Amino acid sequence: MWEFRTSSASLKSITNCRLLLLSSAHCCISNKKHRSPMATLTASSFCTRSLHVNLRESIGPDSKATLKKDLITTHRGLRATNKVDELHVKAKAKVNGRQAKRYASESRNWRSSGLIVCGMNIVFFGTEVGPWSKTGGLGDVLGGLPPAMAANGHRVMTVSPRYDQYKDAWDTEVITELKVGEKVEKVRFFHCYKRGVDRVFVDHPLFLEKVWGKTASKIYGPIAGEDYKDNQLRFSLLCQAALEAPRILNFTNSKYFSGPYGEDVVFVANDWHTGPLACYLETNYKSRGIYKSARVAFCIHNIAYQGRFAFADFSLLNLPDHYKSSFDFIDGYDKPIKGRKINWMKAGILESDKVLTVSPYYAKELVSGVEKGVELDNVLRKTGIIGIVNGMDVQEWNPLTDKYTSVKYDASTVLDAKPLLKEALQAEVGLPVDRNIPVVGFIGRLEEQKGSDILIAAIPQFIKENVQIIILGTGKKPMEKQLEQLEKLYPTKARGVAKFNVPLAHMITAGADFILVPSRFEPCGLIQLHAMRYGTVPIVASTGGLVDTVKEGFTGFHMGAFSVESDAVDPADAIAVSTTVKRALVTYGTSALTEIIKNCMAQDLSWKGPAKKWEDVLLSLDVASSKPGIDGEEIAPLAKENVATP
Ligand SMILES: Nc1ncnc2c1ncn2[C@@H]1O[C@H](COP(=O)(O)OP(=O)(O)O[C@H]2O[C@H](CO)[C@@H](O)[C@H](O)[C@H]2O)[C@@H](O)[C@H]1O
Ligand SMILES: OC[C@H]1O[C@H](O[C@H]2[C@H](O)[C@@H](O)[C@@H](O[C@H]3[C@H](O)[C@@H](O)[C@@H](O)O[C@@H]3CO)O[C@@H]2CO)[C@H](O)[C@@H](O)[C@@H]1O
Repeated sequence: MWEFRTSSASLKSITNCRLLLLSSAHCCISNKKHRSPMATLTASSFCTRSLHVNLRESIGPDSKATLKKDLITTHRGLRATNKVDELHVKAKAKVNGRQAKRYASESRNWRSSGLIVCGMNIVFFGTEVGPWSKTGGLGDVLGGLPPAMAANGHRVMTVSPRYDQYKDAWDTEVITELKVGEKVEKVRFFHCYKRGVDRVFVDHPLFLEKVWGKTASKIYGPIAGEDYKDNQLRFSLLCQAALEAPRILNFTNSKYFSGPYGEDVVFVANDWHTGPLACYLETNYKSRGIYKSARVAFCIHNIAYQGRFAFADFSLLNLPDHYKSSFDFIDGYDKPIKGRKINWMKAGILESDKVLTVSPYYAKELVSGVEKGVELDNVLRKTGIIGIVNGMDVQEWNPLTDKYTSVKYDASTVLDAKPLLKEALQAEVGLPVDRNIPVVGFIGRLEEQKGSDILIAAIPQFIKENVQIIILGTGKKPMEKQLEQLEKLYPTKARGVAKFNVPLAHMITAGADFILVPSRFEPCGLIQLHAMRYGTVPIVASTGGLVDTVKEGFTGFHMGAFSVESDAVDPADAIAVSTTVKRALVTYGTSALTEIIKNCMAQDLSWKGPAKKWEDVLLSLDVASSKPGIDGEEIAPLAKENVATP
């Protein structure tokens, strides 16, 4: 077993109590002369969350007036943490006897008010966190759900790689050493505080030197479909760094919380890259009495990517042999080779305390059989899985304030705005500008999952109608080529743009009349949520979250479920696309479509509802001192453009 290194010099300025906690943490903090404020450990930071709660649970009536005043200035009245923490810390610290007594008695007064406190310490982590890093929906979720949880009174951190020199994230100068493969790697943490969330970025050449980019860049491999050979080391490092962050990083930005998050934490691991976290938690911490009450929730955003590797690669993880059985997997598919492997997602499912996915219907599909469960259906049937439908970021995707569109609108002005936005879109992609032609859009990663090949096969069957189609996507090279052919085949009717282009994604979402989502499978899907908020009517395959979020004839059109066999397009699926597109086109300009547009825009598609459901699930894990949240609004909706590379 390897050890973290503790730098004793760096601990000089820390109180005794803090020192105890840190030495048990086996962490290493850089010994820089010019430490950033974030890395400066203060006395108040040693107060653990359980102490906060004990203190807050019973505050005396005599202090109620003061309390009330303070509460108004704190987070929607439910966060008296700082005051109580401060008193408690002062009482504990080495102050002179009289002062200590005063602080202790003041803190006792604060204890007995019967105030209900709220909140959990939640650490979301994963390979993409929008807008800093995003190749698709994973980035959207880790961008949008954490602020919604923070708005409800939870203390929330995300941990993701630092793929670029994000200009809004500062060096904490906190360094830790982690055993990755055969080497000990130094990892640094960068940080910013946005929309009530501590955004932590793990800095290591395995991320920055490889990727050097913000979104749609080389996060997983040099090109789409090809993985970096050292991905296991990269993500092993990420898992271990995520476990260190809550204990060694000291944050002071929030009005409501300060100090490290401590050990009473729930980790939310996302997708296969985070599968081993629960194993590291047990091996490196819990077995030593650290993180005793911490729990792990594992969320599946896409079961198609499982992290299957050669069985011998288990040794790269530096985990005890008894975990081999959780990773052990007989691969039924022959690509690239059949046989015994390790499977990171399988370990994540088995070793975490709770398994979730991003819609209830997908949860059912995952346990329905080997096809939809992609050979992990049996494992999921054992552990159980909860589906919570995703929300969407209603700040980034707001037709009333969208910075990428020329006309702003809401439900009352949509019918006037759409023709203008459509003309702008047609001009942008070089199609004939004519507001009377219905426009169908598609946005997505070009993988078999998304069914862009089914759409391409269907186009000849409906393109003679009064219609234009615009497809935006990146991914597999042959699929990108198919897109680029469209203009040659249908110069006045179709355009394909093989780029990752956020402004164009917004223009299509606003300017198109219909959005097509012909997915073979779709865990949740955000495209149809964005579209509905913009009054753009979705035409969707009847799978996964598309079933949960789009209602036939009320908020969109369903095409039925497609074959998940992706080697070739099933002709029946192409027919289903073309007949449903024609069915939708018939409604164009009618009051029936106006009604559907109205229904789409009337929905609350924000993260608010899903965040409450997430809260219930995370609370059920019983992490010490966890409490329910409140019904809050997002704290500080901040500009998002601050994340560009220099
Ligand atoms: N070329 C391009 N240019 C600009 N933007 C582009 C783009 N291609 C895609 N995007 C953006 O990427 C996101 C795609 O999100 P989705 O949820 O629809 O799919 P994805 O399969 O990536 O996510 C997976 O995870 C999410 C989150 O859980 C699930 O909703 C989903 O079903 C699952 O497959 C959208 O924000 C979209 O605008
Ligand atoms: O947010 C978009 C998706 O991002 C993640 O998917 C990535 C996946 O986890 C990576 O492993 C990789 O997938 C490649 C796969 O490893 C490789 O064997 C081959 O099949 O090609 C795949 C595509 O390049 O990249 C995926 C992103 O493209 C996340 O796991 C998903 O949930 C998100 O939908």
